[in-house]
Amino acid sequence: MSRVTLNTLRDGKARGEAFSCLTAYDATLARCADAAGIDVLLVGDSLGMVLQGHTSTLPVTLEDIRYHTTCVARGKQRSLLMVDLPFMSNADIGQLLRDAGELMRAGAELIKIEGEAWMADGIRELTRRGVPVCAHLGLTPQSVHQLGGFKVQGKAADAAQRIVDDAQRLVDAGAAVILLECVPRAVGKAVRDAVAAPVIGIGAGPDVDGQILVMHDTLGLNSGYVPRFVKNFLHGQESIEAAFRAYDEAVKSRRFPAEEHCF
Ligand SMILES: Nc1nc(=O)c2c([nH]1)NC[C@@H]1CN(c3ccc(C(=O)N[C@@H](CCC(=O)O)C(=O)O)cc3)CN21
Ligand SMILES: CC(C)C(=O)C(=O)O
Ligand SMILES: [Mg+2]
Repeated sequence: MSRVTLNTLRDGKARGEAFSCLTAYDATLARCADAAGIDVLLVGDSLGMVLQGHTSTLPVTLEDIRYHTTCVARGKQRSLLMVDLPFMSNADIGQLLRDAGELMRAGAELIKIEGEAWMADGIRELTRRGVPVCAHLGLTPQSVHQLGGFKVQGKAADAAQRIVDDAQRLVDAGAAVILLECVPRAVGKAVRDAVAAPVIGIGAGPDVDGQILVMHDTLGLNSGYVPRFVKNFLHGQESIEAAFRAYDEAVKSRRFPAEEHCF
């Protein structure tokens, strides 16, 4: 089976075919998700919450992300490997370039960065140097203390328009992919329609080009509270790989997300 590249995601968008993404942090589950047909694996800084037990992603270090990237890179074959830049790797352009370079050397194929229109310069410099970037907009968990919690973003008309404008600015600066987290369904659709780049959603409704979830959430592994956009795909399946296949099929057939998973 041929490897997933940015072109695969662009073709998906052009054809109106949704692609599937999951977080992964280790070689075994990366191999399993890859075998199940998941198109993109993300070494997310959510590892600070689901692996390390923190209440936010802020304590996660570049070394933590680098280590899990090497693990996932050894396990996967076909999937595209996207990796989160941790909190404060955007302190200045030099730090951004060095940290992204370290993650690319560890096996990353696409670097995801939280940040609004002001990240345009950093995204331009990375893109010039051959590093493809995914810009993460909407609910950006590294700003949780500024946002006052993990809350839906872009509910007011001006906030929704700002997300669309920021996505356009960042794609103009070179962002190859946009990721939208926890926004009303209409904002997901507006961004998908506004930019040529593929748009991945989590809690952004069905009208985007790809879907992503935290792997643990698809296996029903939660610590009590379950966000609205989450679904347990292990339910009724006899293995973890079958659960990942069920998720992949639900995304590609656009049966997931359903109405109850949307804001
Ligand atoms: N297990 C896990 N799943 C995730 O999706 C995830 C993480 N961890 N850690 C990093 C961030 C944090 N995320 C979160 C966490 C909570 C909500 C949440 O509770 N959302 C409310 C919205 C409430 C409101 O705006 O009023 C919801 O009802 O879904 C959303 C995203 C997404 N990411
Ligand atoms: C939830 C996804 C989008 C993420 O950024 C992460 O897992 O860290
Ligand atoms: Mg993240």
